Amino acid sequence: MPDSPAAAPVLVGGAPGSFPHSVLAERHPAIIRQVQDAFPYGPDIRRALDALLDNCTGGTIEPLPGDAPDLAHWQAWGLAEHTGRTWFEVPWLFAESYFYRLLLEAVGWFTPGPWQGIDPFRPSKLAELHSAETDEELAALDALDDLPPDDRDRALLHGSLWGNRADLGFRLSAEGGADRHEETSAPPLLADDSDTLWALLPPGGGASLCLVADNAGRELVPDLLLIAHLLATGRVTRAVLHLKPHPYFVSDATTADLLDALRRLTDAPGEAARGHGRRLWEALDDDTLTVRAHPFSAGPLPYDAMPADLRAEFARHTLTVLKGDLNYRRLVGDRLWPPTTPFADVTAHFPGPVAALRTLKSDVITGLDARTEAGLTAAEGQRWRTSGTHAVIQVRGK
Ligand SMILES: O=P(O)(O)OC[C@@]1(O)O[C@H](CO)[C@@H](O)[C@@H]1O
Repeated sequence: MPDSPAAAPVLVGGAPGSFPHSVLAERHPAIIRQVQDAFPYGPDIRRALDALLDNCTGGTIEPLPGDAPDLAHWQAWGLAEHTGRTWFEVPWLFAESYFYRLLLEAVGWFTPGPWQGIDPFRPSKLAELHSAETDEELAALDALDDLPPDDRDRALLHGSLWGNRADLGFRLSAEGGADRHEETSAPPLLADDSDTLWALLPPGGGASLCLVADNAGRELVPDLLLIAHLLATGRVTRAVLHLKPHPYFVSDATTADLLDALRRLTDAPGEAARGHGRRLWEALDDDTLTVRAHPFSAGPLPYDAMPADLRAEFARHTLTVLKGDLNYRRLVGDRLWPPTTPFADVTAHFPGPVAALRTLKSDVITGLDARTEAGLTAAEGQRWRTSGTHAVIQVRGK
């Protein structure tokens, strides 16, 4: 049984030359330096960041302070079991999540005082949100009004999908990969179950949608436009948007980022974007659109380990859409599956219909057909897995 779910190893960052290793050994130190350059923190925070810089490459996993507000969560998520091991020995997902948790500790995010609640990634998020590219994308929305309904649906779905390519952490070490279009024998979209997605959300069907967001800025804006469009066309009557409870993976969206994105929409160049912004504002006000920030959303475990309350919540929706690479990793278990492993098998644990809208930025992939995989590998070696130039729309409808 070559595609048996039990056969795939969990990703760990131990092998030099591997993508997970480069994230731990190169990307994390680069992120600390970026944060140090972004704020005039003063000596105490600067020292704490220097200590994390030393620890995250050469040290071992250390416990959280005894008064950390989320200590109980991290204990439940296996912190004690990993304490004392190197960052390169523990599951990659754990190492990355805990790195961001310790980064927030170092900059005083959780500590009562002047730096509490100051997002270390906010300057880069705002720069992206207010870029000329975002203006162009928002102005271009007006032209969608002239398209037939199916084409408009498709344009907004693809806007949300490809918005995932704009990921600030990824750009730090992607050799320009996220903005580069590679010529390969395979189309950019490697799997496309969008027919199943639309069938789950027929106009007038009273569907309830849960969208688990990924990045702020140029990803969250098209995610919001998709939600606004689905509400406006009656494909969805209620929507829930899951955000992160605190800054995470550099560009992941928090409630503060949602508010920035909404203001960007209501002040946008282009009538269509402004209209969507106003309607989203009203939908939040009257609870047609609800926002959630569950602690598990910034936790270090795959979704098959989600707590009962979150499981019950996802089960209530007609469809849950998970955005981005990290949510995909958490959905299918952060394992190195054979790429032809059926998506439906590895997502069978998820409570209810689930869709992944994801550009490929890590080694994890499932649900490809053998010809697609062979074509990609012949053209690019294994680069297609991490270059951010390919995407999937994968849906398990039942
Ligand atoms: O979830 P996102 O924003 O699409 O991607 C997150 C990401 O950039 O971070 C990880 C490396 O740190 C990779 O799994 C992935 O490429």
